[in-house]
Amino acid sequence: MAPHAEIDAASANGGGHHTNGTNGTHANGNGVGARPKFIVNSPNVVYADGEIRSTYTYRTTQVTEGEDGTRIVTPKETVYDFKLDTKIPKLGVMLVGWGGNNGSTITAGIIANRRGLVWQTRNGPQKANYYGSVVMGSTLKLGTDAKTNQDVNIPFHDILPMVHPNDLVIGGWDISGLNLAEAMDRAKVLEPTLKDQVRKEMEAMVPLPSIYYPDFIAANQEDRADNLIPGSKACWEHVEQIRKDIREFKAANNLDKVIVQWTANTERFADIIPGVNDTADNLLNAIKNGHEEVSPSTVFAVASILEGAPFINGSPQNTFVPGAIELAEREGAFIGGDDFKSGQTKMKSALVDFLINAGIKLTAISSYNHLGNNDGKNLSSQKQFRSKEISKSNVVDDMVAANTVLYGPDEHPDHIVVIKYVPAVGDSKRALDEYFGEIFLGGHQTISIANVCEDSLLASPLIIDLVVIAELMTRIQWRLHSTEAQGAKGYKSFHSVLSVLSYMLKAPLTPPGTPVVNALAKQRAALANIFRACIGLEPESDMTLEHKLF
Ligand SMILES: NC(=O)c1ccc[n+]([C@@H]2O[C@H](COP(=O)([O-])OP(=O)(O)OC[C@H]3O[C@@H](n4cnc5c(N)ncnc54)[C@H](O)[C@@H]3O)[C@@H](O)[C@H]2O)c1
Ligand SMILES: O=P([O-])([O-])O[C@@H]1[C@@H](O)[C@H](O)[C@@H](O)[C@H](O)[C@@H]1O
Repeated sequence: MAPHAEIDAASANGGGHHTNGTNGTHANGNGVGARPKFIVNSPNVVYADGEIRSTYTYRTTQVTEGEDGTRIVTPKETVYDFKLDTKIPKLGVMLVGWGGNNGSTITAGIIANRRGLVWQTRNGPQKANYYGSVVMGSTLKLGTDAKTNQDVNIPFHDILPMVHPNDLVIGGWDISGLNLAEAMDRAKVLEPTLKDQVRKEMEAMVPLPSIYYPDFIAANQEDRADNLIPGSKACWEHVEQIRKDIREFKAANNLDKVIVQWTANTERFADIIPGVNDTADNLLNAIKNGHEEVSPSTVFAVASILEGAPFINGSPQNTFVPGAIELAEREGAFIGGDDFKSGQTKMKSALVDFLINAGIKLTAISSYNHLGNNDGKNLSSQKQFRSKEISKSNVVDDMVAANTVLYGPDEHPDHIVVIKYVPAVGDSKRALDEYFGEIFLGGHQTISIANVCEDSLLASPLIIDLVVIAELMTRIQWRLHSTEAQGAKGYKSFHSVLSVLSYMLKAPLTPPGTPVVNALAKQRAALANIFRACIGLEPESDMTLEHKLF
C-alpha cells in the first residue's frame, strides 16, 4: 500500500470510467491521469490503487450526571478507519416524474451544461451553469495557506472523487406520456432560446409508463395520466416491472450504477397499519396482496431497494413507511428523503437558526406562498397539501428544542403554512414570510420577507446534489480501527438511511431512533466534515486560533 508520498494520480482523484464520450477526462478534470487536485500529506492517509484509506479520530464530548446532579463532561475519542473507492462509476439516474417541471428542467440543464450552451435572453447571452447546486456551485475550506495564512477554499465537488453531473445518464418514468421536449414546453420554466437548442435531444426522451393509484394524488392530475402500467393499486407485478425497467436501463446504457429519485407528485400520507406496512415482510405481503394503503412511491422504493438502486424521495409524503426502512436495512440498500428543500423552507431553516441562536425568542412564523405550476395544482387538494404542510412545519423543531433559555418544555412558536394555487404565476412561486419575536425588555422584532422563488430552477439542482452525494456514499466504507486485525472483512457501509443528505431536504429521514437536525449550517458542516474525515482531515472548526494566538 503506497504511503501518502507515492501517489497514484488516478487513485488520488477518482480516476475511473468516463461516460460523456470524452477521452478519459471528466468535465471537471477528475479523470484517469488527471493531476490530483490535492494530496493529503499525513501518515493516517494512504493512497492505493483505486482507493484511499484513512484513520480518523472522531472527538466528541460526553455528558453524564454526577451523584449530586452536577454534569460531568468527558472528552471521548473513537478511532475509525475509512476506505473510499475512488473509481468514479458510469452513473444513471431514473427520475420518477421525469416529465414534470423539475424532471424536464434538470434534464435540459444537464444537456446545456454538457454541451456548454449559450443562449440569448433579454439581458444578453446566458451561459449554462449549475448555480444552486451545493456540490457544483459552492466551495469549502480545505485549509490555510502556509505562507499567507489565508483560507484556501476549493470547489465542493473536488473534496472527494464524485460523479460529474455532465456525465449523468438520465431516464425515468411518468404517468404522462409527453416526451421531454413537450414536457419542457408544458413546464414553462426555460427560455425559448435555450429550449430550441436542446429540443431535438429531448424529443427523443420518452418517460417509461408508470403506476398510477388515483387515491394518492389529487384528482386534478387524472387528465395527464395516459402513460400507465395496468393496475390501480399495489401488486407484485408492479414491483417486478419497475425492477425490470431499472435493469434494462442499466444494461442499455452500459451503466455501473443506477439511482432512482422521486420527483413525481406529492402523495397523501399513507396510514401506518400494523400487519400491513410496519415491517419489511408485512409490506412485501401487503404489496403481493394488493393492499390499497401501499402508495406508488413506496412501491418504487421497494423495487429500488430490491434492485440495489439507492432511492431518494424528493417529495414530502411518508414513502418510507417502517417496513420500507426495515427492508432497506435488511437488503443493505440506501434510501434518503424527504422533500427537496429549495426556497422558502431553506431560508426558514437558516433564519430560525440565526434568530434563536442570537437569543431572540421567535414567537410566530407565518409562511404563505402561491404558485401556479402543476405541483401547486396537486397541492391545492387538501390531503396532498397536508403532506407538504408537515414537511414545511417541522423544520424548526430541533432549533427550538435546543434553546431551553427561550423556550419552556413543549413551548414553541406559532407556525402557520399556507399554499395557494394561482395558475397565472406558473412556476414563479411568490413566498411571503413573517417572523415575529420577542427581544430585550419586552420589545418585539418583525421580519417580513417577500421571496420570489423560481420553483423548478431552485429545486432541480438539488436533484444533482442528492444523486451525486448518494452515489459517493455507496463508495465509502468504515470500520472501528480496533477491528483492524479483521482486515477488509471489518469494513461496512454507512447506515441505509442517508441522513447526510439532510441539507437538500425539508424533512430529513434519519436512522430509526436518531435525532433530526434541520439547522442548515449544521447540515452543511456535517456534509463537509464527513467528507474531510474520509481523507483523514479534521473538521473545519472556524476557531482560527492561528489568527488569535500570536
Ligand atoms: N421547488 C420545487 O419545485 C419543489 C420543492 C420541493 C419539493 N418539490 C416536490 O417535487 C415534486 C415534483 O415537483 P414538480 O414541480 O416537478 O411537479 P410536477 O407536477 O411538475 O411534476 C410531477 C410529475 O410527476 C408525474 N407523476 C405523478 N405521479 C406519478 C407516478 N406515480 N409515477 C410517475 N410519474 C408520476 C406527473 O405526471 C408530473 O409530470 C413534487 O412532489 C413537489 O412537491 C418541488
Ligand atoms: O421548498 P419550499 O420553497 O420551502 O417549499 C415549496 C412550497 O412552498 C411550494 O408551495 C411547493 O410547491 C414546492 O413543492 C416546495 O415544497
